[in-house]
Amino acid sequence: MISAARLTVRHRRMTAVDSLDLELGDGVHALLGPNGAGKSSLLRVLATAAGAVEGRLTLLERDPRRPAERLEIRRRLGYLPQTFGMFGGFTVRECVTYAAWLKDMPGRTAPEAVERAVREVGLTRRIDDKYRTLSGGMQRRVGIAQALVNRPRMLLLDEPTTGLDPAERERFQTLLRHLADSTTVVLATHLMEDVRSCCDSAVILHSGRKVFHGSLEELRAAGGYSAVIARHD
Ligand SMILES: Nc1ncnc2c1ncn2[C@@H]1O[C@H](COP(=O)(O)OP(=O)(O)OP(=O)(O)O)[C@@H](O)[C@H]1O
Repeated sequence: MISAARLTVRHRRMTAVDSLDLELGDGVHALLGPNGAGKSSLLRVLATAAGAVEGRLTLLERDPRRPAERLEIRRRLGYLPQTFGMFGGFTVRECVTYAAWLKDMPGRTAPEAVERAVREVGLTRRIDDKYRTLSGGMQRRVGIAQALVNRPRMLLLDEPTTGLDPAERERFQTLLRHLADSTTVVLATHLMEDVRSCCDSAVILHSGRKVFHGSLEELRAAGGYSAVIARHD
C-alpha cells in the first residue's frame, strides 16, 4: 500500500516529481511517461533510497522518515533500479543471497528463498555460474531475483523487461500476475505490451506531474497513452 500526498522530489533546482497525490493498493500498476518524466525519481523515493523534499508518504502503513519504520519497509520491499551492478565474481546464488542478507532475512530460510527466486527467473541451471559470465538479459533477471527473494509486499521495478527475450518476458508477466493478489507492484516501463499483459492500472507522469491515473479501460477511453501525453505537451 502506497499513499502519497503532495509529494515533491527535487534534484538541485530541477523538480522531478511535482506535488504528487497517489494511492496504490495491491495489484500491478504501470508507471508511464516520456523520458525525464520523473518515474525513476519517484521509484527511488518509494524504495526509501532517496528522501522526498516535501509532502507526506506512507508505505505499507509506515512512515519512511522514521528510521525504525524505514527498516520495516525495507524488509518488505523489492526494488529493481534502472541500472544496477553486481560484483562480477559473485555467482548467481551469491548475488541473490547478498540481497537476502541486506533484507535481513533469517539465515535458515534464506537458502531456500534464494533457490526459489532464481527458479522464478529461470536461472536454476546457471545458479553457480559467475555473474560476469551471464548475458545482459540474464544479468537483468538476477536483479529481478534479488528484488523477489524476500517475497516483498511492495515491489518496485524500473524497466525490468529491458533486454529480456520474448519467452522470459512472458514468464515475468505471468509471475507478476501471480504476485498481484498480495503485492503492490509498481512497474515503470515504456513497453505497452507489458502494460496490456499484466497491469491493472496505469499512472502517467509528465514533467513530474500526474496527468492520468486509472484502469486500462479508462486509459483506452481517454484515447490511449499517446493521446494523454499529447494533451499535456
Ligand atoms: N541525479 C540527478 N541529478 C540531477 N537531475 C536528475 C538526476 N536524476 C534525474 N534527474 C532529472 O530529473 C528529471 C526526471 O528524471 P527521471 O530519471 O526520474 O525520469 P524518468 O521518467 O525515469 O526517465 P526515463 O524514462 O528516461 O528513465 C529529469 O529531468 C532528469 O534529468
